[in-house]
Amino acid sequence: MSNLPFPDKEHSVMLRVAVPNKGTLAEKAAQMLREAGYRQRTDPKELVCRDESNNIEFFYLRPKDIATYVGSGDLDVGITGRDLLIDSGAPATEVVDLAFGQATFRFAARPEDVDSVQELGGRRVATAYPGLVERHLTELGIKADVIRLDGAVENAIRLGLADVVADVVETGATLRQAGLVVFGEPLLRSSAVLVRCSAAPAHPQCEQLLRRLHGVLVARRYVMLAYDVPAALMAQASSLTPGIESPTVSPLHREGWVAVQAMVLRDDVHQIMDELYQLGARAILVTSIQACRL
Ligand SMILES: Nc1ncnc2c1ncn2[C@@H]1O[C@H](COP(=O)(O)OP(=O)(O)OP(=O)(O)O)[C@@H](O)[C@H]1O
Ligand SMILES: O=P(O)(O)OC[C@H]1O[C@H](OP(=O)(O)OP(=O)(O)O)[C@H](O)[C@@H]1O
Ligand SMILES: [Mg+2]
Repeated sequence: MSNLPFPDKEHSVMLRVAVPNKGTLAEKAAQMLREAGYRQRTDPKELVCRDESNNIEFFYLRPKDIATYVGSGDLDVGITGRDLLIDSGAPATEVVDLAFGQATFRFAARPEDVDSVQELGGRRVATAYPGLVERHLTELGIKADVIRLDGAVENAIRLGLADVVADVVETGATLRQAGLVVFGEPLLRSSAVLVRCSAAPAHPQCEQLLRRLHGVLVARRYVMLAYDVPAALMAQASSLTPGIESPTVSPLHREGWVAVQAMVLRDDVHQIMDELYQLGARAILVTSIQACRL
């Protein structure tokens, strides 16, 4: 909070957002904010970036610290990993999954040594996420010795410091190189999330940020499909491309035909185009959505 004896008017209205300054989430978070129409820093050494025209201010912080700043109410919202949010134990709440930075959080060990969660009791577990791991072990009723490290935790087994690691796994390449194998269910499926303070009321500007981020998420997941189809086949075409609300159907100069526009999931678009063509649709075109408000 401000140390001034009375609230600084500008700061009381400007939305203050925490953004990862480095690491896996940093560039993708900045990219998403750019796509949402916000100004982002141009120099990676900048710690703050003010976007006056959008009444918003971005603070570049270590992703591990972001939930702490947001939970304390010193910043209004922030982008961090779900695993980091839980690890922090800060009173911050996930508002929306931002659909990047996906990873699982898993136990791993030498398979001949430990290969099930039941064998964790009394073992030494190295991790850079002790809060998350201790909470998980408590839930399972397992007493293990959690060793807090800052990174490269896979080496802890090779060097004899630990029997088990609990870490972020994306491709699994790091574990493979260390001769370690995951066991048990993932402790967590993580991804980048927007967080806000659990206790403080939402900042009035927050709604605009959320709407814009939601617009980016939709624009990334969907494409716009346009095609011409005989009007008599419209019911079948519509069931292939129901759109989000309903497809837009316009008359065509060619008698008995209509032009259709509908949003479809990017991942499904080629299958849908094949099926539309089979049905008799022609001039089937796909375009990207750059931004949207639904
Ligand atoms: N391949 C990955 N390696 C590490 N973290 C990842 C990966 N993929 C996604 N993440 C997520 O990124 C966040 C960790 O970011 P953080 O910047 O703290 O570590 P980092 O990307 O490993 O960077 P560094 O270790 O250099 O500080 C977590 O939420 C984690 O789930
Ligand atoms: O499953 P993978 O695709 O191999 O990715 C996961 C690995 O990447 C990260 O390490 P990083 O390189 O960030 O080093 P760190 O352990 O020092 O953070 C993470 O801590 C894992 O070790
Ligand atoms: Mg790392």
